[in-house]
Amino acid sequence: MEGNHATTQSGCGDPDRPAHPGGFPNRDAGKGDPQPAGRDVDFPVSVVLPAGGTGERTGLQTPKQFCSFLGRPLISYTIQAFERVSWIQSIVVVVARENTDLMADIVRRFRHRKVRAVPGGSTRHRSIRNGILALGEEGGERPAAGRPKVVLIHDAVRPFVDEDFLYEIATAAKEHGAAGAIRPLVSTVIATTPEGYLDHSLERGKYRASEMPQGFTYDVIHRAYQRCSQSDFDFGTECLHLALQYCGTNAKLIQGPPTLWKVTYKRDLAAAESIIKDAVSRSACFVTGGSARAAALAGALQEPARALGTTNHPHMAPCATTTCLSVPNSNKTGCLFPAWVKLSRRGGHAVLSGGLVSRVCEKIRAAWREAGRQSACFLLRFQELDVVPDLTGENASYLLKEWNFIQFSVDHSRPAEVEALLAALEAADRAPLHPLVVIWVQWSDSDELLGGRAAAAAAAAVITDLSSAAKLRNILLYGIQLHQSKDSERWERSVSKVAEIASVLIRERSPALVGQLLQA
Ligand SMILES: Nc1ccn([C@@H]2O[C@H](COP(=O)(O)OP(=O)(O)OP(=O)(O)O)[C@@H](O)[C@H]2O)c(=O)n1
Ligand SMILES: O=P(O)(O)OC[C@@H](O)[C@@H](O)[C@@H](O)CO
Repeated sequence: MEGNHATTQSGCGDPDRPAHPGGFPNRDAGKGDPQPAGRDVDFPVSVVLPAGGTGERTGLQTPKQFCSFLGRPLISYTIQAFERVSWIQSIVVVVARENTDLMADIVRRFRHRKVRAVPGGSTRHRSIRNGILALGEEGGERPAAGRPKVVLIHDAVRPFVDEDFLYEIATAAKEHGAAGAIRPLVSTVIATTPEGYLDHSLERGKYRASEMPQGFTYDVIHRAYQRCSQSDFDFGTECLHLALQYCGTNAKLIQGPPTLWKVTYKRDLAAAESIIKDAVSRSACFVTGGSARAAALAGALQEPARALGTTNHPHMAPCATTTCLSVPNSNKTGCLFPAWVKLSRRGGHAVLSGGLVSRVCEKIRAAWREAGRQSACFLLRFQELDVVPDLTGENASYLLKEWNFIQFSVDHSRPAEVEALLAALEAADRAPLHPLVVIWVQWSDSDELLGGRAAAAAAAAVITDLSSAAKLRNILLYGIQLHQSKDSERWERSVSKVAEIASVLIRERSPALVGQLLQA
């Protein structure tokens, strides 16, 4: 997590280009969310994101909404969570005047659309009021025409909000005039005497914590802010109360998921960073270059992944998602294994020839589902490792949805394959939204480094040059050298090391290791 300062990022592509909602990334990032079936929102909905605070409780100089994770400010994740929702028509972000330029830079760098910034106020209620008034002016000469039917209000420092819950709040607000998210209380609420003693405690079961998002019909929330008092503006913390107090509107309360929590203290920033890092570490695309050796490595990687998965690595776990398959020498495990796949057994593992791997995975994925997931096979998600021979044809879709790539090369002196991958990723133009990871696995078939020190120096120079250029485009290039040892135990250890190194590089995205050639 870094403090965010207004910087412009050159080479971030055409700012008018439709932004890939990189948002709170997942494997499908890069595609606008089509309105899910059965979710019919036939009324205009707009959003107000209060972001005008200073974040004093974090103890940091940078207001928490502008603290960055993986090079992207927290507020950008929240905006993306709303931009991905097709039935939301506009977003007003309310920021302190001194942060207006910073917010404009964030909108540009991360290609936010639907969003505009308005000045905040001295308190949260004043900031929200400014946002509501701004929505009322969207219609220009015909203000009423531009007004939304429903306004969602959501703290900009609550980035983990999903469309399903937004839909519940928006539709409940339209029906009832107001709706709000609630969560069970974790601590008991007590009242104190002026002398600091216990006066009384509330029966915790009868109370709930009021969270965000909240929703209101435009008329209700607009009227509430017209009628509320200066004391409300100065000390109030609850919009639902204003709707009840000044409009007689009883908000519908809906229990939300535990992900609605607000970033308040410094520890919350660390928690948010960990969740965001997890989200970009869940998957990787292993590009074999059509090499059978690479397919063998991909297939062999699932053993160490199994080990990592059982040690509860946050982003590796056994799962039903078919990715790689290990068929030990004798098929004792009664593996669910389609008879049509021709296997050649070598080195204790079934080796699937290069081009077959992805088709095999698809078939096994289908068979796995049909069999109701009953199998002795251990089908592991090596971060949902997808194994493809190249990134052409239908495999090119990975360029628009994957954040991590492992390029296998047999001859490290010829960087053409990894250069082609870097060029394709640059053309896909998603890196400004999230740092992409490319791990170049250089395979050599000798226990001794091929060609000795001179070759080692040459290999190091190649990756240093490539990684420097890639870093300018927010692509983090790392290298792993893998020696195919004839000693099977040594080979097993090397493969385990590749799995471990790749997992750490993908999860941590450390700038310090960019351009390094690590030895597996
Ligand atoms: N004058 C203010 C104060 C707060 N907020 C926003 O309201 C949300 C929730 O408020 P809070 O968590 O209290 O944020 P801060 O006021 O920044 O935090 P602190 O009280 O620690 O200073 C935040 O997104 C914050 O930016 C705002 O828009 N205008
Ligand atoms: O008091 P804070 O500014 O930290 O929080 C503001 C809101 O998030 C908080 O009042 C919720 O309970 C919603 O009403």
